[in-house]
Formats: sequence, C-alpha cells, structure tokens
Amino acid sequence: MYIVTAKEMYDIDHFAMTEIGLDGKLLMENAGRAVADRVTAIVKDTDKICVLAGSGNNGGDGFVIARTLLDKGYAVQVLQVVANDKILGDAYYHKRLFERCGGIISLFDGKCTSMITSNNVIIDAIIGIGSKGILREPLASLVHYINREAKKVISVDIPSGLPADEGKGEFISIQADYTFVIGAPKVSAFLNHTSPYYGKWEPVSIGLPSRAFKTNTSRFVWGIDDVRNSLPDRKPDDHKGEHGKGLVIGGSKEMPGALAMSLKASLRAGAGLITGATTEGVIRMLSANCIEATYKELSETNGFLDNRTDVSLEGYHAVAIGMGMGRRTCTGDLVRSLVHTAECPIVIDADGLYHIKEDLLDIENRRYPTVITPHPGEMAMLLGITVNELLLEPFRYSREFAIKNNSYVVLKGMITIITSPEGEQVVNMSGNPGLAKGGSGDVLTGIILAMIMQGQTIFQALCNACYIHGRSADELISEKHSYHDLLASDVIDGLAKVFRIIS
Ligand SMILES: NC(=O)C1=CN([C@@H]2O[C@H](COP(=O)(O)OP(=O)(O)OC[C@H]3O[C@@H](n4cnc5c(N)ncnc54)[C@H](OP(=O)(O)O)[C@@H]3O)[C@@H](O)[C@H]2O)[C@@H](O)CC1
Ligand SMILES: [K+]
Repeated sequence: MYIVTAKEMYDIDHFAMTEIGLDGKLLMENAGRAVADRVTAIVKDTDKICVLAGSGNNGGDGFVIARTLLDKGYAVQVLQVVANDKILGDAYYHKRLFERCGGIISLFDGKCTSMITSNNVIIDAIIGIGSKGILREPLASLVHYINREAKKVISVDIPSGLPADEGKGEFISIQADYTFVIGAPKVSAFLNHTSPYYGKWEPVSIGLPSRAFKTNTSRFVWGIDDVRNSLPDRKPDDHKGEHGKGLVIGGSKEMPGALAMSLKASLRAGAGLITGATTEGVIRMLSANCIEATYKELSETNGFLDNRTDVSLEGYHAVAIGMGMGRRTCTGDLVRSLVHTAECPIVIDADGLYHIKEDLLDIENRRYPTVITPHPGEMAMLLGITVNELLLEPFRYSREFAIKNNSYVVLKGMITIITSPEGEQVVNMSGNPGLAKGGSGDVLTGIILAMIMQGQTIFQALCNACYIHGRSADELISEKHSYHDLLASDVIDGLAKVFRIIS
C-alpha cells in the first residue's frame, strides 16, 4: 500500500489520465461506488443518510455515493454546501446524474441545519485533498457543528479541512468515525496530530494502475506479504554460521537488563551466534540467565564501559551498540571509535545515539551500512529541534537525515518510519500502546541485528524487524495480555507465534 502527499496524488491522477487514458469521470464513478459499497457494510438499512457535497471533485465523489446508495434503496439526500455555480466539470456531470435518478439536493444556507441532526449518518464529501489553508466560513462553523452534533460521520478520502501533508499544525477538521481513502492513504493518516481525525480508515481502490504509483511515490506501508516475500527461508542444511555472528555492545551497572533484552531478542529472531560485550559485572548478572549467548569482557570505569580495551570486531557480521550503556564520557569514546572502525553494518541505539551526536561526520563517512533507531526524543536531540517540531514533519526530517548522513533511520513511535539512505520510506503499522515501556527498544534492536544478518537487503531487514516486533505485541494483546501489563520480555516470547504465522 502506497502513501502519498496531495501533490503525488494529483500526479498519479494526471498520469492515469494522460499516460493510461483513464477518464476523470470514470475515476470519480469508481471512487464513489467503492466508497458506497463500504458504507453499506457499516450502516443499517433503516439509516437516514445525508451526503454533504462541496465544490471540488471530493463533492463529485459525494454525488456518486449518493446516487449509488439511492439506487440500492437507502434513504439518502444531498446537502450541497456551496452555491450551484461552484459545481463544475466532472462533479457537475455526476450531480446531474444524481438528479436525473430522482435524487434530492438541498442548498446549505450558511446556518447550521437540522439535516445534520435528523439523519443518523453523515457522509462528508465537503473537501478532499484540495483543501488550502484553514477552512473558511461558513464551512468552518458547519464542521464544528457536525463534530458536536452528528451521530456517525464517514469521510470521503480525508476528513474535510484536514491537511493531506505533513508540516501543518493548524486546521479545522471534521472528526470522522470512518474514512475511506481514495486510491492510497495520505501522509496525514500517519502523523500523531492528524491521524486521530480519520477515525478508522481503509483504502478503496479506484482502478489507478500501480505503474502510476511506482512512478510518483517512494513511500509505502510494509505488510505481512512484504515480510513473506523478503524474509529468507531456512534450509535443512543451514548451520549457525550462515545466520550471522552478531555482537551486542552495551549494558552498565545501572542498566544490565537492556543488554539481556537485545541478546535474547536477537537469538529468538534467528541470529546464529550472538555475543554480548559488556562489563565484568554485567556478564556475571546475565550469563546464568541468557545462556545461549556468549560474552566478551570489556574494560570499565566504575561500572560503565570505557575505551581502554582494544575491541576487535573481526569475524562479526554486524554490531549493535548503545543499549543500557549510559552517557559517561569514557563510554562515548568507545562508541565513537567503534562506529569509526567497524567494517560491517552497525546498529546504533539508545545512549549510543547520544554519544554520536557530536560526530555525525563519522557515520556520514562510513563505508558500511549504519542504522540508527531513535525514538522521537532521541531523533529531536540528534537534529537539535524539539519533539513537537519533529512530529509535525517526521517523514521530511527522517529523509533529510538519512540522505545527509548516509544512514538508515528507524524512527520509532506510534507508527514507525523506516528510511533508507536513498530516501525510500516505509511505515510499519504493527504494534500497539503496550510497547510504550522500557525494554521495547532494546528488543527491537536485537531483532534488527538478527534480521540484517539474514539474506535480505538492509532495508528489508529493518522493515521486517519492525513488523515482527509490533506483530508479536499485537498477538499478545489479542490473546492474554493488555496494554497495561505487556512487558518487553513478553514480546521476545511472542516471536515464536509470529514466525509460525509468517511461515
Ligand atoms: N486523485 C484521484 O485520482 C481522484 C480524486 N478524487 C477526489 O477528488 C478530490 C480532490 O478534488 P479537488 O482537487 O477538486 O479538490 P477538493 O478536495 O474537492 O477541494 C477543492 C475545493 O475546496 C475548496 N477549498 C479549498 N480550501 C478551502 C478552504 N480553506 N476553505 C473553504 N473551501 C476551500 C476550493 O474552493 P476555492 O478555494 O477554490 O473557492 C475547491 O473548490 C480527492 O480528495 C478525491 O476525493 C476522485 O474524484 C477520483 C479520482
Ligand atoms: K472529505
């Protein structure tokens, strides 16, 4: 499933019409019919439906929906929220069809109308992706009234007034219960501050060819089929060396568990051999508990890793660094020297990110893949901006960072955005609020380490790791756990089921 900006959607639309020859009226017919079909699945036969139609093509979709529902026998009427002379082109064509089929259209007189309260379903086709700036009057008041009074609101393509793109913090928008997005979800369906306005959303296909999407966007949602298509099978004659020898560097006297979590997750996610490199004290605490891993003792100052041992990375296929290591200066020296010298992929997480902040040039100049896995606070710290600024435009900031610093960025959050150094972006939607707990990130890093040592591209490995991590939490919530009690270590145990589902 692709994710588009408003401009990309217009480009895709244009491509479909000019390169393929699809007619705009036909696309509108397809859009309206597809939405009407979905609407019939969530309304009752006895429901009274009011379609609010605006001046652009979103309103045009509304007329098709109204005609289709009328034809199916529903009690439906249209409230046109703009003057007659504003309905033009394809929308006018479909308005005429609706009227000729016996459809009734009322004109919105600028006052809040009883039609909003006398109907139990409102279909919002006021404005789609053509929305510019903050909604003007009288539509702004109408939207406030709908949000206050309407019983069930179904938006067409996007809740009216909501920006399709990131970077816009001020708007007046319909609060939908459901949104049926036309062709592909828009970026705002994936942002913390705008996604709640969509209610439950679902894409509807209107016959736009996949070529049109491929040519115009490089952003998409990673799903289970993508995992199945990219995750390599394990062959009967495989041996442990073929599934990667990974090194996890982290832990300190204050946070030994973070390292344990990454080690266990990595082994459960399929790594062949995993070594934990940490202080003597942490090894003593973990080794009886995490027996499948091997250990390497590094030098320390007062329980925190330092740079006095010469750490050899020879023979390791990938390294993860940062979890639970703390922010001491001596530990920072170790992180920077390893990032500088590692001749294999390196995953930098948690406090490791703090230590590389001043030396981003080190990762920019690396000849081997670098993966950073920040949560919004860490990403904002690396960028020198506030978390609010980041969350307003997470796609743009991630892409700019990934390209500039020649690295893969896994920006964790309510939804996770994975960006390649070339700027390709994927959204992972598995996962739930139960993951908002200490240790979740350490588990993800462990899974990432395992995945990047299997036979797939780094980008696929990151997308698969995020999907599997979130899916484990989802399966656990659907069975025996709740958002409250789910622990990071449960997520490790849940991996068994996810691998069975995938294979
Ligand atoms: N992509 C596809 O392939 C297909 C897309 N389709 C559909 O087309 C939709 C996009 O249609 P679109 O481009 O006509 O724009 P749309 O969203 O209807 O809004 C434009 C109107 O809004 C008004 N307006 C704007 N800002 C405003 C404000 N702040 N306050 C008040 N008014 C404001 C503006 O009025 P103006 O400012 O010009 O007076 C203008 O008249 C898309 O979302 C999807 O549903 C399908 O039909 C099939 C194929
Ligand atoms: K709409």
